[in-house]
Amino acid sequence: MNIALIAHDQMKKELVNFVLAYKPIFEEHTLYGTGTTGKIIMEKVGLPVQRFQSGPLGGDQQIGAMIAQNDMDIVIFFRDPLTAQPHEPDVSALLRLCDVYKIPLATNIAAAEVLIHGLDRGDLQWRELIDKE
Ligand SMILES: O=C(CO)COP(=O)(O)O
Repeated sequence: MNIALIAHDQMKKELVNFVLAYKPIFEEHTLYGTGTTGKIIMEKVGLPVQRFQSGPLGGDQQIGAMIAQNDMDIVIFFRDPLTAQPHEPDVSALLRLCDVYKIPLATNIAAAEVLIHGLDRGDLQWRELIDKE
């Protein structure tokens, strides 16, 4: 499965710890990330991440484009709910596309835990039945 990993600055440490904790599951999948998040995960976790632009420079939109092409299966996006983001429209657009295409999305660590356990036990295998263009 293709998994997008994204975290706003205040949430990056939490995402790194989360990916570290579930590294044996994540390493079975293909990871994508916005620029800085992807770089930090590669450095701190040691897993390969295909990186896009940094979020404020278009990275969220690039991941949105993958969703629109049915090329993204899961989005884990640790948003910072307490800090205004200059690219809030891009963030909203990405979340909206997850809903448009019914892509499993976790925006905090509690939901991400449920999602990753579901992934591990095969709950998301229906994604493989969806026609890939
Ligand atoms: O801003 C982001 C998501 O909206 C994340 O971007 P970075 O991973 O480049 O910090």
